[in-house]
Amino acid sequence: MHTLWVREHNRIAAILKRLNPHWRPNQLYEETRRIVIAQVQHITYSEWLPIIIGPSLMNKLGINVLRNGYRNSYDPSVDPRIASEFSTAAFRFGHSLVQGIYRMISASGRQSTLILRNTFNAPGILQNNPEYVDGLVNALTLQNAQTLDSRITQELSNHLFETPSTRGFGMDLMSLNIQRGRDHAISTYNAMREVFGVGRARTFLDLKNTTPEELIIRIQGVYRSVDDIDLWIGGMTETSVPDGLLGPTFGNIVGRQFQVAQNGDRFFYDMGNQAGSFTPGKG
Ligand code: HEM
Repeated sequence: MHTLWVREHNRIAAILKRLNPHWRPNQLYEETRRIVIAQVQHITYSEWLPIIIGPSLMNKLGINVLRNGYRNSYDPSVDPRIASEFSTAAFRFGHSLVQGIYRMISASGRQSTLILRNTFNAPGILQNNPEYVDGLVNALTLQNAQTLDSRITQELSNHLFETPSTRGFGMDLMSLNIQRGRDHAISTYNAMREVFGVGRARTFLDLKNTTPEELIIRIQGVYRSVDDIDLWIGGMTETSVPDGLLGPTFGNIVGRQFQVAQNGDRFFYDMGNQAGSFTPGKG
């Protein structure tokens, strides 16, 4: 992804340089950077977030993309910092989407297969194969992500950071996520249910409004109390909301983070009345 955006940066910089031959390198860089940030923000809020948390939650949070005009929601008292519950649990939902095997198609049409475990700590693959980035981007665009559910590919649950010297064994990202949540002493799943109005569960059965019964039984098999459920586990076992991929608890944690990221950022690309706001001609 980083390579993709560096290439986009260079594409825009070339256009701006043609239009503004008098600009110094620093101005060219800063103006290009601002446009690329706007592109990332626009794609994130207009195409990606609606799929992840659903348009109705976005509406409720007031973070849907405007069809025209400016957003005037900048509030200097908003704290845009990342919540631990977001980084250490909710936003890791992406681990369930990761594919284990990629069908690479290079720019010249050459096909090959990439197995995720072979890529860990192996930057040489990229260095030695000029077709690698294009092949991977094609794979990622042509191939579906895995379903968002309570499972993740074995490449991440058994073979994470595997190298030839570890002889077929790697780490388990699910366990790392659980352990990291405990290291950071983040809120429990039940506490987060209460915060976001999903309803504090008094018994395991109370999870029925969000979680399939067969998963409740499995959860009950490993936790003594409903108050012990790790946020990562509780969030990943919730059923998706009708118009999004995440369940209500993770959806709200993710939605709220993107809400403060927008309202706490006076440079957000469609924020109006700010010194750096885009003019209509640029927007
Ligand atoms: C091949 C794909 C991926 C691999 C190998 C991977 C691996 C990892 C690893 C090893 C960690 C650190 C775990 C720890 O020790 O706590 C991590 C953290 C994290 N991952 Fe992933 N991940 C992948 C894809 C994703 C995706 C698709 C998302 C979200 C859409 C995601 C979101 C996160 C987040 C939010 C963190 C915590 C970052 C932080 O707090 O600094 N990851 N990932």
